[in-house]
Formats: sequence, C-alpha cells, structure tokens
Amino acid sequence: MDQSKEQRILNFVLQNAVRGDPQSVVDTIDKYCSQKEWAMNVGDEKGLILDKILEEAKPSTSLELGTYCGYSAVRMARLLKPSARLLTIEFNPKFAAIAKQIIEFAGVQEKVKILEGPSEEIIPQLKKKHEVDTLDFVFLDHWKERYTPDTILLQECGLLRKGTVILADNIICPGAPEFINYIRNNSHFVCTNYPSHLEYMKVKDAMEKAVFLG
Ligand SMILES: Nc1ncnc2c1ncn2[C@@H]1O[C@H](/C=C/CNC(=O)c2cc([N+](=O)[O-])cc(O)c2O)[C@@H](O)[C@H]1O
Ligand SMILES: [Mg+2]
Repeated sequence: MDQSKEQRILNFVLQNAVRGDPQSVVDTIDKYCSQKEWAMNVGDEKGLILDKILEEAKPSTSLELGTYCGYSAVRMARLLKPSARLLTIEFNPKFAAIAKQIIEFAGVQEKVKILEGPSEEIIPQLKKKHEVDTLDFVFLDHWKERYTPDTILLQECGLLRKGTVILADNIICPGAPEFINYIRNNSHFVCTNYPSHLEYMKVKDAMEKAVFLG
C-alpha cells in the first residue's frame, strides 16, 4: 500500500525538522509543500497574518476547525503563552494520527489537544466534556460550507464572548461565499478582510477576521 501525501509530509518532518522546535517544523512543511507536493496548509504567507492576529488576541483558549496535518496547530501553539490551550477538531482519523505525531515532534503537545470527530458533534461537548468556558480565538479552516453552520453553533452553545476573534481561511480560494455573506451582514460581528495568496501559489486568496460583539 503506497504512502499517502500526508504520510510523506510527516516523514519529511521527522527526517528534516528539529525535534522540539516548532518553527523548524513549520518551515520544513512549507519547504516540502512548496518544492515537492502542494498541500492545504495555511502556509507561510497567510501564516504571517494568522501569527499577527493571534498575537494581538493573546488567547488563553483557542479552537481550530480542521487540523489536517497539524501545520496551523503547531504554528499557533508556538505563539501561545505557556498556560494557553488550543483545541483542534479533525474528523479524518488518518489526518488526526499524522497531526498528533507532528504536534508531538514539534514539542507543543502540552498546549494542543486534538479532538477527533465532526465539529458539529464536538462543538456542543466543549463546555461540559472539555471544560471550555468561552473561546478567545477560533480558526476556521475545515470544509468551507461548514464555516457558517459551525459559527452559528458556536454562538448557540454560548462559546463566544464579547471580543472573541474568529479568523477564516480561504475566503477567495476555494472560497466561502455564504460565510462572507452571513458574517458581513450580521450586526453581532465586525469584519476585516486580509488579502493574500493561496498557500504556495500565486493565486489570490484572503482571510477574514470577524470579532464577536456579544
Ligand atoms: N466538519 C468537520 N469536522 C472536523 N474536521 C473536518 C470537518 N470538515 C472537514 N474537516 C477536516 O478539515 C480538513 C479540511 C479542510 C478543507 N480545506 C480545503 O478544502 C482547502 C482547500 C484549498 N484549495 O483547494 O486550494 C486550500 C485550503 O487552504 C483549504 O483549507 C480536513 O483535514 C478534513 O478532514
Ligand atoms: Mg485553508
């Protein structure tokens, strides 16, 4: 059974990155995916936008939807204060297993908890089962048609508070038109658009920040 692309990314990290050094893991995945095989990590260009918005938010409790190989989980965890936590939801067990190894290799496993399953099932469990009060930061990077229903679900579950920052990837490519229509016309959110490019490509993309007003 030949290897998956995600397994090849993991192997490249294990062989080329520095154990315990999250920046080297991020750089190594970017190197592999820009030179060898494209993959849907947020990447280095949009990653800098993610870094800046995360550092401004200084979150204690963060949530990511769509772990994939763990690139953005490692990227975010490297900037979190020691007591801060990142919960990341992934429903593909193969991807979750790869991400777990990459997160552990990077040495950020104390800050990151992978929750395996569909976001629509796990989000309602965050308060009781995962001891979340409210979320300070949310990164949306899973199936694009889930951005809107999951944002509504987060609100319904009382997981958003005044000032919660939601950052969504892929506003242009592949695009999340119904999310943009929803969030920009919702008076409970203040939105900012960040033009950029699709990871590892010259194609235009953008991220959208939506701050919850309570
Ligand atoms: N409801 C759910 N609950 C839990 N995990 C879920 C989920 N829905 C999807 N996922 C997981 O999230 C990832 C999907 C990402 C979709 N991104 C994309 O499709 C994508 C595509 C391009 N692209 O084609 O250029 C570029 C990008 O940056 C992209 O993020 C996968 O790991 C998938 O297993
Ligand atoms: Mg993406």
